[in-house]
Amino acid sequence: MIEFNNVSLTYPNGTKGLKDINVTINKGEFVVIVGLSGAGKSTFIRSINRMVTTTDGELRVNGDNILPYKGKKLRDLRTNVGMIFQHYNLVKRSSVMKNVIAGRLGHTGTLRTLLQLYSKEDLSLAYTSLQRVNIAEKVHARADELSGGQQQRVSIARVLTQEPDILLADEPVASLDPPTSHQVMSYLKRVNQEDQITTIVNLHFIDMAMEYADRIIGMRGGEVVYDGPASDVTEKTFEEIYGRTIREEDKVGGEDHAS
Ligand SMILES: Nc1ncnc2c1ncn2[C@@H]1O[C@H](COP(=O)(O)OP(=O)(O)OP(=O)(O)O)[C@@H](O)[C@H]1O
Repeated sequence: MIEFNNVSLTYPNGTKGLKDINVTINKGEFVVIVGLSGAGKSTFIRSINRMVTTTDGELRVNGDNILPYKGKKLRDLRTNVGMIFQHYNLVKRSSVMKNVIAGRLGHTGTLRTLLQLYSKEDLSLAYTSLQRVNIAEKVHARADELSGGQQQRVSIARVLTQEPDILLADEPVASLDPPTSHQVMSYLKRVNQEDQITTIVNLHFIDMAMEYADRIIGMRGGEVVYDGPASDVTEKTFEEIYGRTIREEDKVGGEDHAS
């Protein structure tokens, strides 16, 4: 469970990234965060694994206030909270297997990691994770030989190998074409349902948000301006979240635009 209690974040230059957020996200939910550029979506997501540190209020992950975390506690948090990025963040010159087994870093001792002494169980988990996103045949390929969609699937396999409770995805499909975006979102949704991993995704496109989310949180100017089931959301809701009328380019994630 993730609990934001009166959470705010002011960046060192005075910009308010988050303003008095009160949100609880329960285990196993699939939440999509929407809002225009600069609304605070990345700041919200990145506060949960302390890539940014909130400046007011209390932020609890599985009951524990994470704001004072340092050292081992912080490393354990980041093992428990996996992250997927827009640009995949793979080590490009390394093999797919090396990238995916890196998901075990938080579980394996430093010396074993340095010597690359992974257990049979870890290697098997990495391979099974690749199979789950249907890319095991690329296990020996170099990461930079893969397409964007394939690289994002490898990054999902890396997170699965990490065995987290929570998965954060910051614009995971922003660099992909619509059909590939749907494929990546479908894998995220399947993993969420099969493993009950709480999943929080930032998305730009309305159609995509409505298709995959259980719950939509709308942000504007660092505030949560909408929070409800995806089934209740209409185009009008998006207009309220965005504070303007919907444009064609806000919707381009849909199948209609696949060709
Ligand atoms: N490191 C930083 N220092 C100062 N201001 C920042 C920093 N990072 C983000 N901001 C500001 O905080 C606000 C929220 O940014 P954030 O990146 O969370 O928005 P976003 O909704 O994810 O937008 P985008 O989709 O463009 O990334 C914006 O005004 C942004 O300019």
